[in-house]
Amino acid sequence: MGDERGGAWRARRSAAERRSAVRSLLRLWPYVRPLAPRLFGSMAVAVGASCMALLIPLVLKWTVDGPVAHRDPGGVWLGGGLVLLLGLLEAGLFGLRRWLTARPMAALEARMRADLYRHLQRLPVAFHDRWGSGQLLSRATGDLQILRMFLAFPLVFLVVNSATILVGFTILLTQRWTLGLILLVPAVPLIVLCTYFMGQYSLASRRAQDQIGDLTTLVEESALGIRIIKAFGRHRSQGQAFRRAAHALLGTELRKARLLAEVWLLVTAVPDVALGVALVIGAVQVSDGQLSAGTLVAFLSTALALRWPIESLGWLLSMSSESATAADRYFEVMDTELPPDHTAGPDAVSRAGDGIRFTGVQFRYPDAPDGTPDLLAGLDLHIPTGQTLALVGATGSGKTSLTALIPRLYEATGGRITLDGMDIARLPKERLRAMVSTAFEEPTLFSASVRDNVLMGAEQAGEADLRWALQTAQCGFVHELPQGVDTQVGEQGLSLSGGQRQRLALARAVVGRPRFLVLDDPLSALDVHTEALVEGALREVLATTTALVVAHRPSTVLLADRVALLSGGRIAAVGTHHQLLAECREYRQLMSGDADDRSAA
Ligand SMILES: Nc1ncnc2c1ncn2[C@@H]1O[C@H](COP(=O)(O)OP(=O)(O)OP(=O)(O)O)[C@@H](O)[C@H]1O
Repeated sequence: MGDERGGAWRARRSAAERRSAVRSLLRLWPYVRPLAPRLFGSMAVAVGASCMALLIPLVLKWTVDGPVAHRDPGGVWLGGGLVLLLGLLEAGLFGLRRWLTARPMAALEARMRADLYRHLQRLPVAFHDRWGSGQLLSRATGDLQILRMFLAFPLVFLVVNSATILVGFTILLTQRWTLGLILLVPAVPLIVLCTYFMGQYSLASRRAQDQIGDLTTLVEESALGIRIIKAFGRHRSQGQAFRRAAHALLGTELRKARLLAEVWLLVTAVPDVALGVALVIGAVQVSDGQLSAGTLVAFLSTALALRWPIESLGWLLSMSSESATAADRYFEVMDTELPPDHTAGPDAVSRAGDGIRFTGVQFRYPDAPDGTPDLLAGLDLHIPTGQTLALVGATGSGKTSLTALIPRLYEATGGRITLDGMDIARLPKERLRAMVSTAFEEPTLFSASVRDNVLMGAEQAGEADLRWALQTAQCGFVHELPQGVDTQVGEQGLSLSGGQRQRLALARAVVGRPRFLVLDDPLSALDVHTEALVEGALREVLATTTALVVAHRPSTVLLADRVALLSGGRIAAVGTHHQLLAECREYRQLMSGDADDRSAA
């Protein structure tokens, strides 16, 4: 992925790094709110389960100081039975907690993913130009999985373990406050050190999650570009690029592991040292007769029961930090505002018969370098209803960009484009795109059947339209495919030839018999014989619609009533093919060779 492309999300990332983890996680509240009763219920159940565990030492104390001291076997059995009952209750409550959260959390993940997908679909093409696909893919998969797991497990246990620690220390202090304090005092430096480590961990986890996104982009590009890689023997350089990215990720993951190990060492070693000191002092007190053996057993059992809640804090905090990063990455996409989609206003009144009209249209790509001139600089062009206009221009003159403005894949930066008098900027996009159909230079097919790929072109189209569109685009080859029109064409239609894909894309563009048709060099991949057949059928379609056809070859130009030459961001000349050949030197140069022969004929 290019550096400029990554710049946008990296800038957002540094902003996110400054945001607090709690604030990032609180943004999940709208999604969590409907599940709040279950979530809080599961927390309460888990706190109950942990309290059962904390009651066990108290039963032990009663058993040691009572029945054991007084040699009462019945009392010992009762104590043992109580411990067993508390253990069973604890296990049952933890099972209930899992049941309460598992399904709703999976539903929450699905809802967040659906929202992200919907938003990505509505974001403009300019957004997708800027973001690496792997960055979006990793947000839609890995990050959402991290968030689900956080809500189902670390969040609950952060609350439960904090409550357990609070209750546990209260019990410890009430049993023997001096010994309790020995355990409590190290908590202060522990909290300070953990906060520092968590800050560092949060930065590392953000870096790791972004690097996963970069790596995903690389893998995706390698899979899609496998033919180029093989044809040019670029395995080694691609492999090196992959290893570099994987190595960078490995480095970040190792740093995370180091930080986690340091936190783990602190939260394990410091309480253990304190426990050792308390044990020695407690044992001395028991031998001096200042403390009962039962109280020391209960004290130590309670302290040991608190070991896991304390030790797990480091791990839970690290998962929370990763989840805060995942939330930031999710909302970076969700916060990207959609361009306004106006409803029909006074300008959207139809003036039937006006066709397609460009008035003073200006355009530059949002990421065009400063100081470069506008790609389209005050362009005027009119295609009356029912006519076909061929757009010709040198490579890079902006033909494709101009066609992308009509369905508003990009927004013009100045001027007006009207369809039958309706300003497209004031038309709801859904209505606009029902009026305009497009076939792009690079035909994209989806992993679906031929039928679905073609019918995607129009919502209302049926079987008869499908047959007609396939016939018009000379797609007879589909009937020879194993399942005819129901054959799956595979990812990006790679199982078909370039010319077959182009014809299917053309069928998709015409299937809805659109009022306005925009075709970007639609016959470039066809052989001369097939091209002649498609042209013949296409003429009939073009006669019933208003069309703009980008043309590189005279044969395509001859489909049109008139030709416009795009040069220097404006329409430099308009006329018939023969007029322009006679009058316009630039056009003659563009159409040289074959064109001269045809015009002469
Ligand atoms: N998404 C984009 N972001 C920024 N610049 C772009 C983008 N797409 C195209 N450009 C630039 O805009 C210019 C015009 O590109 P465009 O594809 O419209 O030309 P074209 O006339 O259709 O060329 P061709 O005949 O080769 O298809 C080129 O200089 C190109 O680099």
